[in-house]
Amino acid sequence: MEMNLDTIHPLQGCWDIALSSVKAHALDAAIQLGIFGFLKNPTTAEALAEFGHLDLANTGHLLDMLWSMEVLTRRGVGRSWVYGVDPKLAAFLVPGEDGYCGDALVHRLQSLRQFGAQLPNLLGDGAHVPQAPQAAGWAQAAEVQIGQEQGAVTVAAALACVDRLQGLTGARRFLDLGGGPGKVAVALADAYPQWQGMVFDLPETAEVAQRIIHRAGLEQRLESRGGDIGHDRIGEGYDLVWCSSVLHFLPELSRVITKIRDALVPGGYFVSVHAELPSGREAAARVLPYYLPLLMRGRRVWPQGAMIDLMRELGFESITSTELSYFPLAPAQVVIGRKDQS
Ligand SMILES: C[S@@+](CC[C@H](N)C(=O)[O-])C[C@H]1O[C@@H](n2cnc3c(N)ncnc32)[C@H](O)[C@@H]1O
Repeated sequence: MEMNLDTIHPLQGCWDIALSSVKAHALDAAIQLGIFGFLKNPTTAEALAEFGHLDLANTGHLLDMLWSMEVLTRRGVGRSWVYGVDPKLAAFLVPGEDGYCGDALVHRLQSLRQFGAQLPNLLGDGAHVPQAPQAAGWAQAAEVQIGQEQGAVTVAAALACVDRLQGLTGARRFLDLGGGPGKVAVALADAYPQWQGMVFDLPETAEVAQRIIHRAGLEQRLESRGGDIGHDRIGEGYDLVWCSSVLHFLPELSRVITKIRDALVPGGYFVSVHAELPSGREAAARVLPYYLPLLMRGRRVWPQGAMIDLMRELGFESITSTELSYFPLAPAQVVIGRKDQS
């Protein structure tokens, strides 16, 4: 092989992958040590080390690492570096800010690490048989990480998607199916003052949503119902069913989508936001790191286009499918269909 000094070794990609775990640990440590809260007002490694009783030299090294990762800013003041939280991330990383997502990030970092430890086992005897929904786990997730990610990401994405739907003026009824803590439903009710809605989720999670609806003062227009999408009634007469990141967890997709269709009024919209497995490598590289853990634990992620085919088969019309980059962790697909008018 001909080599110049800037030739990149074929193994560099693999080394980069190995090194990215150091970045993950640095981010995890920074959140758990409360570093972003302290750096809300930019300051030096010395001040942070003194405040947190940390080793000064290693605090400096960690801050430089976070700066190199574009999580912190760094500027020279006299003979010292002053570090601050990168302005585009401050709303999400500084505790107390509206979009704070630190606990969700720590949860993501830890659960991905846990998956890594389980991966060899999942290829052998531990290969997963789909489980019944773990209700307590979902309720806990709704309280913290799903709630934070809805506030920081999903709500804005949902409002942008719903804004594209034609003809939903006036009094309308919507269902947020598998809505978790219900912040999407709350945002829709705020944005469309004539709409009434329901959050449907497993009973313990529906209680979390009920508390959030109560806190938002929207009990007159929003309700929360507990049940299992697979077995229980989800109501009827909806102009819109919004369902994001839920279908992966349900068996018998065709039965669930039939149920959704039957719950819609003629011409009503079904919006599903879910991941699809792209056929191209570049797109797969963005989707698979997040969805491999789900796939290997027996959840479902469909090949690109499969949801459109199924919705068409089940009588939906005017179906569109658009990639949504603004979504937690990895791009999702927004597939929209209308129940036929007859
Ligand atoms: C990944 S979360 C998505 C939450 C929300 N839709 C969002 O996008 O932020 C999946 C949700 O589906 C709910 N879920 C899973 N299986 C369910 C079932 N069989 N019946 C009702 N809800 C279910 C979970 O409780 C959880 O709130």
